[in-house]
Amino acid sequence: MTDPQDLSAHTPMMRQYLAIKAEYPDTLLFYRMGDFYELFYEDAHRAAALLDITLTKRGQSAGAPIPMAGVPVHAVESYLARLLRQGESVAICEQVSDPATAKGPVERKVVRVVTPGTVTEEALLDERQDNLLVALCPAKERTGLAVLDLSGGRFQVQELEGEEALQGELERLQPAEILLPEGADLPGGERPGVRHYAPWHFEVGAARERLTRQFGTRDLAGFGCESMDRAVAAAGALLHYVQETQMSALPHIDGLSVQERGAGIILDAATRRNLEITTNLSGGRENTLAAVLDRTVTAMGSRLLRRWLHQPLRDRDALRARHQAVGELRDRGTLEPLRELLEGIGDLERILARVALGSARPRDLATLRDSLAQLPALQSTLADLEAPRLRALADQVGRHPGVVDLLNRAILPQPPVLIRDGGVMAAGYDPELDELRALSENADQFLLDLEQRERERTGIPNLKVAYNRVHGYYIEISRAQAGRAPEDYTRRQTLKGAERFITPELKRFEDQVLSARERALAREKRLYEELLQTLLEPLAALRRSAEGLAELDVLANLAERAQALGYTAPELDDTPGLDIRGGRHPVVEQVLDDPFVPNDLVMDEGRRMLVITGPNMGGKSTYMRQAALIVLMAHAGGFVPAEHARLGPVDRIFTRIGAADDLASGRSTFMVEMTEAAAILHHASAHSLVLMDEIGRGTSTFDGLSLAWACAEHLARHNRAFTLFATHYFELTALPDTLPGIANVHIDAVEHGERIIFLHTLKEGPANQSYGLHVAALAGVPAGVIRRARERLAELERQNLGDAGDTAQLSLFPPQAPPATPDPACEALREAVQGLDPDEMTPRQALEALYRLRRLLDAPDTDTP
Ligand SMILES: Nc1ncnc2c1ncn2[C@@H]1O[C@H](COP(=O)(O)OP(=O)(O)OP(=O)(O)O)[C@@H](O)[C@H]1O
Repeated sequence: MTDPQDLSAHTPMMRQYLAIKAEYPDTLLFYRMGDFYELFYEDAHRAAALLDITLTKRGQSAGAPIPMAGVPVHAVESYLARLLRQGESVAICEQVSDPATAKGPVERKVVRVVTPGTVTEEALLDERQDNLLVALCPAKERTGLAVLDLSGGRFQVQELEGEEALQGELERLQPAEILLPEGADLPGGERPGVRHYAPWHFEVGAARERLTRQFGTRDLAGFGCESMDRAVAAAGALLHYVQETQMSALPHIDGLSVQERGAGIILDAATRRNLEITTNLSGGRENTLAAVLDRTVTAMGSRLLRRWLHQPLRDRDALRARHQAVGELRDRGTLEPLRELLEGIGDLERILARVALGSARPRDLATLRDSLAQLPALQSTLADLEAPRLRALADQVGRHPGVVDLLNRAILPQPPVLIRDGGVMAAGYDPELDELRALSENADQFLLDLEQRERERTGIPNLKVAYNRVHGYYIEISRAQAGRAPEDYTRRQTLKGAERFITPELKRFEDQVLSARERALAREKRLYEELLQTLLEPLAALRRSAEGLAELDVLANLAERAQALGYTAPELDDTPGLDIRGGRHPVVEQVLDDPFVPNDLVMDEGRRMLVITGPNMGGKSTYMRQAALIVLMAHAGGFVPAEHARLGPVDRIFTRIGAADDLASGRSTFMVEMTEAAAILHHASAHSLVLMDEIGRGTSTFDGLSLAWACAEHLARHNRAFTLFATHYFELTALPDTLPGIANVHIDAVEHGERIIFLHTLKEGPANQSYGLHVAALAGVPAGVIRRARERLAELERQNLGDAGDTAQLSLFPPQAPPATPDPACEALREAVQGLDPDEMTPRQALEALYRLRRLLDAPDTDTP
């Protein structure tokens, strides 16, 4: 058997394949063969599994069959989309020489590498979601992070301290692809789309040079990241990767910005998930904040809104400017006409990125032209508006008459998708093209004339002049008349009932027409490329215009939502605390069949923590999340679902809500709960908003209650954060008696016979019942079990009353001395064990002692040693 590593043993084509494949070891290689892209060897196995396509064999090479899988060229995009979604990259290898003239295998070359984080093709992108590439440069204390939105031209860097901060950013960005130096692990476990890249690409000196060369600057000082070595290293590696995969210039990547973590309200990864901002807890997009708030009419606007929601600002002035703009748009009757005009605007941001990359298609340019043509009308709609932010945006959007005029002259009203077959450039744009086109278009008349003349000359009335792809132009005469063909007719083809001829005149004409067609197509392609080049000049201004349009769309959208859903403008001031009157949960109120019950939330210096009790299903979680969502919406620039909301400064929002096993990282429910709690206790400040939902319920009652108590105390004493603390441990309602700044509230419900009616209203003071059994009955727990539980509850309550006094709820600790009072059984047991001296005991005595201890456990009061 031949060694498969030995290239010389392979067929010439396989030698070519293996040589190209060696340059793309981690990337699937789509090797063009006629109408198919084919994959061989290991790639074939992988593609067959990932795409569920047939794995076959293609002859032999080096003495062994070649495993092969293939996809048709015309359907390649749908296969690429599926591979990208699974985090795979694909190198597209095309035939670059003409198969007809090639000796040996046709020359082939990789013309582009499609990777999840760098795709820009319209068909391969989700239009409502940013597609991001992230590079991480981990170091001991700080991790450098660079992120690029290639189809939007946004390039940002930051340095993050600690794993929690990094996780939070990754959760926000949801990158399609992550680059890491070889040997480094991704914190939080592997995920699709992670690519290890040679460590020298992350070398800071080289990175600096690569970046300054790209931006055409002397250094990076202007971007504010001169001293951020980790971030610069990550950005350099990222740029190198993009240059390598795109194989084209990147004129729209003309700078980067530094992301300051403290500039926005910080949300950690768990909080982003728990608040269901853009993704719900089951991973879908329904019933999320974005689903309720997104009625944007442009794809750019939709993506920007998502960015805003994930990046609430702290800059009060910027926020007030947004609120003012939203208010004016809502109140001035401009909303509808403005939104109608915006509807006619295409995805300019991505189109302009494709212009920059030289891959824009004719339809892209037509959309660009038609969108820009709306701008004058848009400007007049905006003309009367006064909000400073709207005025600034109107300026930023501009009109771009020059570009509209150029595109009007250059491109046909409805060009085909691709430039490949021509028919894109408009008549009158280029005289040479017009002339070449006239040559081929006049052909029809020439042929009619020729036919007429030949009929007369030969006297054959059914003589025809026609064309087919294989034989070109010909004169056809029926078999019966063929003998009458003149001397200058040369036979081209014999059919059953007819003969086909060519004449020198027709041949001359054919050469002229065919070459005119070819020349016209070549000319058209050249003109198209030149047009793309010309558009690079106004590119930066056009990109700013697109950005402005996206923001207008988002503000108009927020105004529309405010109007449709009855939201009000939040008031932001510097007095610590929250004062929300008639607040609602933006998502729950939409999905509920019954009317939503609005509730107030008042927190200030003297009321920093609310202990929330009430029945299961009463609405505690809803109440807490609505507080966080109202804060978030206000700081994204929108109006809020409340009658009135005054919000003091907020630096972070923390949530410890729900309990989902983090199976991916092998952590139990309780472990996840405690990790999140630990992060809150370490990082929450006096300006943070903390939601704690049933902390401690993942472990035994005693542990849970003690932990819940201690966490609440710590938050109230040390963090002094604004905290909503929902709990089933009724003992915690004693907290306000022990510490200042804590108040009890409860969600009301009434018992009606055997049933419970949830009122969902928030009241001051602790709840007086837990209603757990009612809710269990509602949930369909069998009546016998509920009965037994009721009996058992009564017994426990009796015992408990005997021990601890007057609380109606089963109490584990006497209220005043919470975690300290131990179980009497434990106490007795401890004393008994302390009294034993194992060295002095015979085996029999030891056994007796053991029995005594066992009895003690069963009845501590009756058997004291
Ligand atoms: N303010 C409200 N107005 C109307 N319905 C509400 C309100 N708040 C909650 N609900 C309804 O009650 C249901 C339960 O709410 P939620 O999950 O917040 O209760 P909970 O007290 O946290 O329950 P548990 O303790 O079991 O987690 C919600 O799904 C919603 O249908």
